[in-house]
Amino acid sequence: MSNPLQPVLQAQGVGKIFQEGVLQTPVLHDINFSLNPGERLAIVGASGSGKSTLLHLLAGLALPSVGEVFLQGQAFSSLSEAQRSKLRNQHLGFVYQFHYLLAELTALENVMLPLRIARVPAKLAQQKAQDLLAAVGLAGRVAHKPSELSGGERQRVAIARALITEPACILADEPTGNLDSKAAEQVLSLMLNLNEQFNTALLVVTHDLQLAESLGSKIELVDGQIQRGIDAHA
Ligand SMILES: Nc1ncnc2c1ncn2[C@@H]1O[C@H](COP(=O)(O)OP(=O)(O)OP(=O)(O)O)[C@@H](O)[C@H]1O
Repeated sequence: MSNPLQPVLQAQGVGKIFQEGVLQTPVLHDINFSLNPGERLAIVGASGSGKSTLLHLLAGLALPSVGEVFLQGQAFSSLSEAQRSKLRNQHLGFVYQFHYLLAELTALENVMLPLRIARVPAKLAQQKAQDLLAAVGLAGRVAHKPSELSGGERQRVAIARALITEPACILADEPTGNLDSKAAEQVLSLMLNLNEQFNTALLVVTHDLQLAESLGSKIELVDGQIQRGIDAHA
């Protein structure tokens, strides 16, 4: 659930310098943007431009060297690691290039898992998982294991799993990177539909400029800095 007056995710003056011994590697510099409830944003950039590092910071998996990341108005740096992880689990859903579904579980069980971990009663979790699998067009595949699904279907299960906790925002890292063009198109249009249906903000890191364009808003990272363009969000 989100407060309509507050950005879901906000980066303020974010910089990251990796330090190994005396060696300093500056990777991100003065990143500023915010993502409001239900908004969509692509982050594009060449290999090594800092996209994955930024995604880590936005998820609170690491802290910036300077600046601050806010999730639902809370500054990650003000929280303990356990509190950061609780905040992340509450408000963010993740979709990766590889689906990370558990091979021995059915589609339904995979989608239910985040709720079972959160100790939601099985019956309720099952109902929600069934509804979400129907919403991603897989009502007829609930009993299939990942090996019995196509690449596109597996990614749709992963999207359903990311949505089951009703996150305010989905962070997706090359969500169509492993798919052929037809499956990639289906997964993209599904994500756009779900973004509208559930008002879930959507932030996608990608190399794919066509995918980025279809999100309607993008920022480009060049050597760790936001390249300001006409549709820059910052
Ligand atoms: N732990 C680390 N220590 C030192 N340098 C790092 C570390 N992690 C990343 N880097 C450097 O930071 C830069 C940005 O890396 P990052 O993985 O964020 O790029 P990216 O845009 O996601 O690239 P790709 O598209 O290839 O995944 C790279 O030059 C990388 O070598």
